[in-house]
Amino acid sequence: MRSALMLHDETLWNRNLLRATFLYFSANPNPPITGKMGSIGVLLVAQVVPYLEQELDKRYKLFRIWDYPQKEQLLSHHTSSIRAVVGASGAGADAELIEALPKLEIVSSFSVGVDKIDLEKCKEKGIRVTNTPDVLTDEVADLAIGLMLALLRRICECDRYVRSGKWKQGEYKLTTKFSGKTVGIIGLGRIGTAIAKRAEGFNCSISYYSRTEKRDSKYKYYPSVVELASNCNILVVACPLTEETHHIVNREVINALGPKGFLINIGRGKHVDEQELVSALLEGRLGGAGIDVFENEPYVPEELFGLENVVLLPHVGSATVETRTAMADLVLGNLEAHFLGKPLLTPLV
Ligand SMILES: O=CC(=O)O
Repeated sequence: MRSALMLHDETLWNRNLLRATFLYFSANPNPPITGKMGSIGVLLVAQVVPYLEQELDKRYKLFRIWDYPQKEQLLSHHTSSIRAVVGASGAGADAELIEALPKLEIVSSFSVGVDKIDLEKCKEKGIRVTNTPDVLTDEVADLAIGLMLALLRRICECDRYVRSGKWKQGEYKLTTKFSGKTVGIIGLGRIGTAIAKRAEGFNCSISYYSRTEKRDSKYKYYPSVVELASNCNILVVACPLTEETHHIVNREVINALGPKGFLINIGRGKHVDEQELVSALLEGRLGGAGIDVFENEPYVPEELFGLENVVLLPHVGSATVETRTAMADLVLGNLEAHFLGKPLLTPLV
């Protein structure tokens, strides 16, 4: 028979265990999955924030694609254990990779854009796809407004003017007012709408183009991008990249925007015909451009470097500590939900 003292000790021990578990889970809202999950192979195909890489490494059997310069080496040894691919805006899962991974169940992207994932192939093979919507909407919309202000008010150029000592030789030239301008948005989804709301705060009038008119939107709809460009001061690209939207900003659109018009691209480089953009800027057929994304990142047409009327950013739309951490948690949450047989947090396919 167990003594009362033993029972007391046991209760105390259980209580301490409970307390320790509670403290551990409060400190680690996303604790690593151990045991069975740890044997699941996850292939990381893009550079992500260190936090995400470390967590993936703790929870799963992580393969980093750059550790296998010979792809065959990775594929011939590990295809049977890889059940998930984690990508980002620059690299995802094309048909070739999907075909090479017979046990692939899920592609989870550390990005909202999924243009580097063969969605059709995933659908066909029953592979789930997740991305990171919503958590980055504010960040990207903030940056779009930042680009508009920087471009029209020449903030970066003014900064260079001060640093180079040119101010001592005279005032900087006058710039262009942003408040009250007409902003035309290509794609009135989550990010497009967030940009519109912010621009309204600057008394801008908003118009948009999308495949179909949004009946519940108060903004003016144009059924073609050329019409939108002809009727706005600032044209913003905020739609997903698909075959249909590839080079949606072409020579005709740029000419419609004209020498007093400004282009802002926070979508994808391939939305804009970059050669046409460069020629238009060099020839003075476009007023200016604020660009966060390029056709062949990280390579940027060098002709742009000498121009005053461009603001060039290195694809940083969602790049803050807060937002990238939230995106990482979504990737981890989606993988965990999938492997525990629970509903995905942000399912796309
Ligand atoms: O470009 C960034 C993203 O798609 O999240």
